[in-house]
Amino acid sequence: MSGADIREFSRPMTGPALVPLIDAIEAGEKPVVAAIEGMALGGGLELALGCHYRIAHSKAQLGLPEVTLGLIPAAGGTQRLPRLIGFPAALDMIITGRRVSAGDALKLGIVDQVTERNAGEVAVAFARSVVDCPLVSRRLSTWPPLCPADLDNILQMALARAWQRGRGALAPVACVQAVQAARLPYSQGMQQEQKLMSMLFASPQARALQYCFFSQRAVGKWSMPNGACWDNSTARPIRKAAVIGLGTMGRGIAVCLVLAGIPVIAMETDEKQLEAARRVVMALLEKEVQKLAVGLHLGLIHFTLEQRYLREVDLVIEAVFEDLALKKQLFAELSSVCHPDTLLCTNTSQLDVDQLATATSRPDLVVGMHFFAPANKIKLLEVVFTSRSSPEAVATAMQLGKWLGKVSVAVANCPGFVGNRMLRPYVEQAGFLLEEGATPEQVDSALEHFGLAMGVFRMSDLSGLDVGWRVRKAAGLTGPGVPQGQLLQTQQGYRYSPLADLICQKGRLGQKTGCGWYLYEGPGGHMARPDPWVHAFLEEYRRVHGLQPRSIGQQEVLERCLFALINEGFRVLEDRIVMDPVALDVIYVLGYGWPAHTGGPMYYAGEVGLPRVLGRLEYYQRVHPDIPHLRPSALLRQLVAKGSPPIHKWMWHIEEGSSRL
Ligand SMILES: CC/C=C\CC(=O)SCCNC(=O)CCNC(=O)[C@H](O)C(C)(C)COP(=O)(O)OP(=O)(O)OC[C@H]1O[C@@H](n2cnc3c(N)ncnc32)[C@H](O)[C@@H]1OP(=O)(O)O
Repeated sequence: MSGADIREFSRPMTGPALVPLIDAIEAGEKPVVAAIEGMALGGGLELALGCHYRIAHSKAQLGLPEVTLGLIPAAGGTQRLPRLIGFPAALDMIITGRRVSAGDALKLGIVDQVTERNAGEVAVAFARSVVDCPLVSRRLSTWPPLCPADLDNILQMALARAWQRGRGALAPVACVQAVQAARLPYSQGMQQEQKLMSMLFASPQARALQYCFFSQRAVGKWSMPNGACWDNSTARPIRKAAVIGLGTMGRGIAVCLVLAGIPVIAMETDEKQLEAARRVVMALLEKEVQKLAVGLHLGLIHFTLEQRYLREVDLVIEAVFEDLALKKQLFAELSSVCHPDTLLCTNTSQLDVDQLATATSRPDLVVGMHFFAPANKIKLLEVVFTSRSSPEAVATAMQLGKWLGKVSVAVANCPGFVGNRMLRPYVEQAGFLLEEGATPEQVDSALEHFGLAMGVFRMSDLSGLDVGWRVRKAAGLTGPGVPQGQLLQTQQGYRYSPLADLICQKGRLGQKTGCGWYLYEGPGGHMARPDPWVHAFLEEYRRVHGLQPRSIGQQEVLERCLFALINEGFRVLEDRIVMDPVALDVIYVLGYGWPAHTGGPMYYAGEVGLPRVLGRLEYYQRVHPDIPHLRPSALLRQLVAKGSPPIHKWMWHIEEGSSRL
């Protein structure tokens, strides 16, 4: 039982109340044995905890995932589980919402027996064997709480962790508070559980998280502007794949494929790089084997320098250096080396997939598979289709993403695809705010206080300032041959901030060099500290350009950065790069650390109010007429004019024929 029907949460609950039902089962004189076959999640597990015994099939999974929906377990789970398995293990399961295997549930004491047979039949036999046993010791609500001596410390640490990791989410904190009440008599603890659930149930955060739950499933029902979609396109089987280019991304992708049980040809052109990759990939796989306690056939991966092994693969993912000429040359070679039906995929994060398709004799079999670093951890996959990508190729890449445990989002090819395209105005505004008087830590603090996993400057230092620098050079925005503006920098007629370029020219590339926008303990360091050199550099830059610094508040930082990103999201919809705004929210929550408890950028815009987003963009555009990204998009204006329809109706208001595809 996967728990309550989440769709019911947006309307009055029907059916018998769960709590008295579970209490009645527990109080009954007849032994009740729970048989857990597949999933016992949320209310499903709480129901099982009210039973006197629990039998689970070896493949069953158990958990209390309510926190992922902005809720807490509210059918006694926060009171019975700590009594059964102790506070530390109960806190971990309830705060994280993670599922445990039947084997782990047995070790924890959640279930009494695990079977390879039909759990129902075993449960019946078990019930017969205990029919004369007293039940008094099997009623968890009557158990005294197992309070360890350091329970106060355990709870304080759990609360601190919930605040810190939750980044503003209420539910994790409420989970700790509910479990904390398990040290009280059961009836009092239940009152606290119900009080906390009442506070959360109708909260905006719970609605936003439940929106995220359904959005991440909705994107699996993908469609393309030409009418191809998930239920009229057939994916091909992938019996063997290849990864070409075994840098950080290639290694992560290879690990994903092996963990999914797909044989992999891992190819490099450089012997040393190949050996280094072999060591890293095998170490990562060994670690996964231990963590997942799964049998993994490490022989699934074959490392090689030879292209001849590519003849037998169904799909290639290239992850070579981010250079268009190099990738085009490789795609041309693959056209002749690989079987004519082999799909050719690119992991590029920025480059034009159409140009790569043109370099091959099979443009219909070329799609982007944009993984996010670290590829074996981040759940998001952007599947980028060109105007010539066949529906079968898109369906195959989307299906492969699902097999790899990713949430795949189908997006049309355009500069930056979706995530990085929306990121550009966000990063641009942050640079302008530095010119106008802010420091990197002031901007990052505002963004992280909002709930983003990492502020824009800490994120740039982590990924390396040279990544963006290379992109700007390729776009002709900077570089030795590009004339620099005298006053406020302008490029291609619009305001342009050269600050990041100047920082790079000083060799300050971020964590990898020990300094960037912040100072670190050394090259490769992670502890970002405000850098007096950066402050002096900004002061000198403003003086040279005659910029009068001003105090910039958190609200302006958020509006300038987030609304510019949201505005670009509306332009992505206008261009029909995706066919549903939920795709943008899924991309940002899963791939860019956007706080899930706000739903994602587009959902958040609806919560803030589209008229307010429009009004603030109009204000900032009046103040900064030389920044096109602040000009409100036509769709945003259209939606406000139509009375701000709900997000699932936005695409109805896009002018027909406005698609760029
Ligand atoms: C007063 C509150 C009382 C009790 C509290 C609760 O019980 S809260 C709910 C707790 N349960 C969950 O959070 C489980 C949510 N579901 C999942 O984690 C996964 O669906 C699951 C069960 C692990 C299965 O995963 P799988 O990848 O196999 O399927 P998928 O997630 O794609 O789901 C398939 C379709 O089922 C829909 N769905 C799944 N669970 C629920 C649910 N609890 N309520 C409503 N709908 C659910 C899901 O949306 C998919 O629908 P589709 O139309 O096919 O996209």
